Amino acid sequence: MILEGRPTRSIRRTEDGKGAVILDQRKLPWEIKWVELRDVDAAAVAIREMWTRGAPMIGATAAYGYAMALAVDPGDASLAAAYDKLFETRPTAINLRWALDAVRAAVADLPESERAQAAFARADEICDEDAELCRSIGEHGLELFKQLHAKNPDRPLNILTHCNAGWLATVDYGTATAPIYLAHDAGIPVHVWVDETRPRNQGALLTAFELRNHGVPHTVIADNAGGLLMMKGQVDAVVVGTDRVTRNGDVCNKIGTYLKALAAHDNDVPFYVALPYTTFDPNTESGADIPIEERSAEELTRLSGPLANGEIGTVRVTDSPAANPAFDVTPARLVTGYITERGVLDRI
Ligand SMILES: CSC[C@@H](O)[C@@H](O)C(=O)COP(=O)(O)O
Repeated sequence: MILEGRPTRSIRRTEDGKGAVILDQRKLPWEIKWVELRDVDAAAVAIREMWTRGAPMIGATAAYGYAMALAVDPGDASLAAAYDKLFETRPTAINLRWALDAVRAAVADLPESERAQAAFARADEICDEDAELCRSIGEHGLELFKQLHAKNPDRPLNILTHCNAGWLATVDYGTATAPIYLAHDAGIPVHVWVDETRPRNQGALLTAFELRNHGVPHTVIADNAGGLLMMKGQVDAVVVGTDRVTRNGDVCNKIGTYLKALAAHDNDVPFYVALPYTTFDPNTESGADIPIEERSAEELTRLSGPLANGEIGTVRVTDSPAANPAFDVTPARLVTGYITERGVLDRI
């Protein structure tokens, strides 16, 4: 995807092949800063403190972190300890477990001397596959967008999205954004309503940044504006990403997604969830069983951005106690379809 100085993907190996390079998303869009992760602790910090985020990127970063741990100590104890260290970083996105399981399975039966190299190779594969999965999601979503646009061919196709499920959150293309990018590139006039996504503003900061870079027309809206826009017929479809979809089709995603699904349902606006198979959790029956991350109240009580002196800092919004559940669950009954690498599915 397009970003000056971005060498094609959101994560890659360092020049010497022993570490990984990611964008520090905490600084975006004010500062574009690539950082090198050189050991498992750095990878764990980057995931836990949200230097990087988004379900597939969490998985990809963890896979490289796991390989870095095995490069230092390839023994069985290290294999178990590094898994736990990375697994404990963030609880909700299932891609984390998927990626760690994939790397562990690739190396567990190998002699210790071969483990690190095999782990790096598996992490590379995970990244290649993620980019390919997202491209396929984009292609299937493109066909869907063509059908949606044909219903109102005289105006742009208006898509509403929540949080950031773009190329920053994946290795490339994004999940929810892949159909948007492919449609824009195919000449379909797409306009995106970008939920700001309080409290951390991933929509206003990250999704808007991506769309600007790609030249996709978009408008940032307050999270509470979507219902009115849907009621006025100004939204053709809602498309979101997800951190985990359970066996019954429930969708866990950034807090506020459920309210969008309710508003979409009430206004006959189709509500789509874009995901690769790595975000499907067949071992969890329903959304009620997903651990929901409770994030720091400071995300809510402080806003961050450039201050008058040009430095990136925070300002207070309230001094009252605040609660900050980071994700919610949209019941499967509110989902019109799942845009996957296998096609657009009515049920998962
Ligand atoms: C393809 S990314 C899908 C989700 O991970 C994304 O929409 C989301 O909810 C991320 O939440 P975040 O708190 O920024 O990690």
